[in-house]
This record gives sequence, structure tokens and C-alpha cells, in this order.
Amino acid sequence: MNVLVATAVPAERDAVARAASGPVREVFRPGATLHRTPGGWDLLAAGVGPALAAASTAAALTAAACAGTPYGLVVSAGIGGGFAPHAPVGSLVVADEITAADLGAETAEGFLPVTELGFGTVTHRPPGDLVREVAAATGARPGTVLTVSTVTGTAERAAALGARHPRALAEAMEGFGVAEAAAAHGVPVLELRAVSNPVGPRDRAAWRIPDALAALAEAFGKLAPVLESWNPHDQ
Ligand SMILES: O=C(O)c1cccc(C(=O)CC[C@H]2O[C@@H](n3cnc4c(=O)[nH]cnc43)[C@H](O)[C@@H]2O)c1
Repeated sequence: MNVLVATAVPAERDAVARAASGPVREVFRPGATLHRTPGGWDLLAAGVGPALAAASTAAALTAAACAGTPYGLVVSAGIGGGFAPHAPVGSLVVADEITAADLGAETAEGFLPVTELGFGTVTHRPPGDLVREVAAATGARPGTVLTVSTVTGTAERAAALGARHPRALAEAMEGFGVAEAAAAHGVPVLELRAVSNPVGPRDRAAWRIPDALAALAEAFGKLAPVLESWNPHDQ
């Protein structure tokens, strides 16, 4: 099964590549430069934020489908913020729900997601059996991963998101965009985040990006047998 791993930035892509069995090979596709591992995973630094991540992922999915080599799975992977206390810095989170946290309307009564306005989607659900296998293999905690366009920077915002999404374990900026592109191609999606910082008051000193990238690389080193044995048609 062909697997596409979409990260935001090259540092995350290269962390995933460190889990590969050998050097990657650059593959150029319209709108997407892929790093192909010896095991056949295509790694894409899709860009920061849901819009660019969706556009880059869609370009890679379309190029593969037109080449007759469609992907069987898309993985949104990278660092993310963790909601205390269940997702501490250095832990791993695998999404059983990928939810857009700020796609909707602000009203006098509070935030309304687009689904309550009568249109759109705010949540994508990865295959449950795959989420369970990934959690067992990597130690990742399964829960909701929120996609935001604005990084949370206050305790009040973190509390509001936690109240609205009580199963939220992590926050990042690309998962929902990657999931929308995957859904448009009928391809299942997964999101795996290594927690680099707590979601809450802005404190760059609290960031542990190198540790999170190391955790991401270690997790992908454990994922290969899971993804190789997983069959999307066993759903
Ligand atoms: O400047 C800040 O205060 C700040 C705080 C958190 C994150 C950022 C980013 O620019 C993150 C961009 C990048 O990393 C992912 N990420 C990591 N931690 C978080 C987070 O707490 N909330 C949202 N995204 C996060 C994200 O997916 C982006 O790719 C700046």
C-alpha cells in the first residue's frame, strides 16, 4: 500500500525520514516534491496551516492517482501542542477524531461550527482499527486532535477549547486540511502528533521541539509493520 506522510515543515519530514531503512530519493510531482523512502513511503513537507497543507496534499494525491499509483493512506504527522494533563510534552497523540476547531461563526451566544450553520464538515474520523494498532505500537494516546489557524496563546482560550472538545488531547495546524484532501480522494487518513509544548499561555521557553521531533522519529520507526499489515478493505 502506498503511504503519503504529510508534515508541515522539512524538519518534521526529515524526522520521519530518520525512521526509514535508508536514504530517501527526491521525486518531483506537479505542486509537490516528495521524499520517497526505501520502504515506499512518500514524505511531503506540505506547509504550515490547514489551507497550504490541504493544497499540497491534494496535489500529491492527484498526481499519484493520475499516475495510476494512488495512495492507500495519508498520514498527517508532526509536532503539536498538548492539552494538560493527558498529553504532556514529549508524549504522542494519535487522532481518533480530526476536528477543525475554528471553522464556523462567532455569535453573541458563542462559537457555532459550520455544521450548525447547515453546511460543511468539521470532523474526520480515521479508521478505528488502525488507530488502535498505532496506539498499541507507539504508545500514542488516542483522542481528538484539533486543527486551528491561530495557535492558542492564553489559558482562557485553552479552557474554552477544552470545554468545547472534552476529548481534545492535542492542537496543531494541518490535520484537518490534510484530512479534507484525503476525503476528496476517498483515502483514509491518520494524524500522529508528538507534543512539543503545552496548549495555553504563550511561552516559547517551554517548547521542546528537538525532543518532540525525536519522539516522532521513534514513533515512525514502530509504525512500519503496522502500516504494512493494515488493509483498508478490512473495514
Ligand atoms: O509563537 C508562538 O507562541 C507559537 C506557539 C505554538 C506554536 C507556534 C507555531 O508557529 C507552530 C507552528 C507549527 O507547529 C505545530 N504546532 C506546535 N505546537 C502547536 C500548538 O500549540 N498549537 C498549534 N500548532 C502547533 C503546528 O502544526 C504548526 O505546523 C507558535
